[in-house]
Amino acid sequence: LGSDPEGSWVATELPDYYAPWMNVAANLPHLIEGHQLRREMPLLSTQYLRGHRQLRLARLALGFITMGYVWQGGGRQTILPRALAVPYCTISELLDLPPILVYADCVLANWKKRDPCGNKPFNSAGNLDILFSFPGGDSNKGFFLVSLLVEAAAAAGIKVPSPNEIARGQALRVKCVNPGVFFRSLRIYLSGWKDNFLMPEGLVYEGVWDSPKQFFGGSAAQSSTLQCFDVLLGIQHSAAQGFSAEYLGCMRDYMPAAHRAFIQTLASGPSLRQFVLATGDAGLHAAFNKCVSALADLRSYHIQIATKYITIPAGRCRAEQQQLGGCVHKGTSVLSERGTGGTGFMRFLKAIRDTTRKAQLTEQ
Ligand SMILES: N#Cc1ccc(NC(=O)NCc2cnc3scc(C#CC4CC4)n23)cc1
Repeated sequence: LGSDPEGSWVATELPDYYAPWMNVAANLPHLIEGHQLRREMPLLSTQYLRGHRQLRLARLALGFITMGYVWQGGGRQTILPRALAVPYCTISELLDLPPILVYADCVLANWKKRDPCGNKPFNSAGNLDILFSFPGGDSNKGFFLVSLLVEAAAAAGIKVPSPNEIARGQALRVKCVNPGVFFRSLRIYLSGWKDNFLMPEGLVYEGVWDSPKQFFGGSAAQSSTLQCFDVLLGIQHSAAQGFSAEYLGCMRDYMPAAHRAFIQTLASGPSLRQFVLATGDAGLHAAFNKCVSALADLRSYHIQIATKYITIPAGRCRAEQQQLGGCVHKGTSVLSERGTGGTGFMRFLKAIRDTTRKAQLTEQ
């Protein structure tokens, strides 16, 4: 278990019985690039998994293997073999999460401290590493760890940060993620099989369900932290173009059950917004608007990132393929189906940012 002063946050090991899962997940880039990720895998029982953390780690390993198996080599497998499907769906049901890789897997559970016994803070530069990767080298580490460090910094906003935590937040080192690698590799492996023209029926989970099932791919909209802030500040996203408000609501089913319940509790509790308005206190009013403004800035930054990592590489990809006279290869991921050059995904991000901006309390 990843040991740390606050107790072990994540499991980093499973009982040896699960070595077949852990070995395949740990060697995924090599197995995919060597076309060696095959159906053969022993059907293991989930009965030897102990506790929430081991269930999350097992789900993380099976999630990476599932995405790697489905999207290996640029193609797609539409049937998930029972040796993966049965344990993956069993564990997913126990955790009340869908049987597809989600943000809470590849960001929140996919890390370990390089120096587990030391007292270096959680996010001290260079002390973190990821557990599993897709093809794409260090861009995996940059992408997943930057997202994790954003979560760690934002978490301080949900509980009263100590001065030390604020100081630590500055240690957030932005790691390099290659836009081309992100667009051509990482993004593909995070793709889902709902609203995806490459898998119009969805995925058959062999030995679990008779018919194929559809699930959304990974997205930052699955970050419970971000949705917490929206709810806390009373920011309600209407049916934004390209995505519906239901998409954001649906993403709560892709969050850990405890996070989902916390957001629901915030949403059904007294309105902070109404409280601040009722006090008529100028200082509170200004502080509330400062929070709304910071969230809008984060949304704007996300748009800049999506432009750099999806819109621009997608434009280059289209130009290259048109030069080659080939058909334009549309992205396969939820990120790309709506994130390819001003399409629904960008409109969605802009609508979300604009709704956030409008949530400022107007002058009294
Ligand atoms: N499953 C899953 C899962 C889904 C999303 C995330 N995180 C995330 O999008 N963070 C933003 C980010 C931080 N650094 C970098 S480089 C490229 C990006 C990007 C992007 C999208 C296109 C907007 N980013 C993590 C896991």
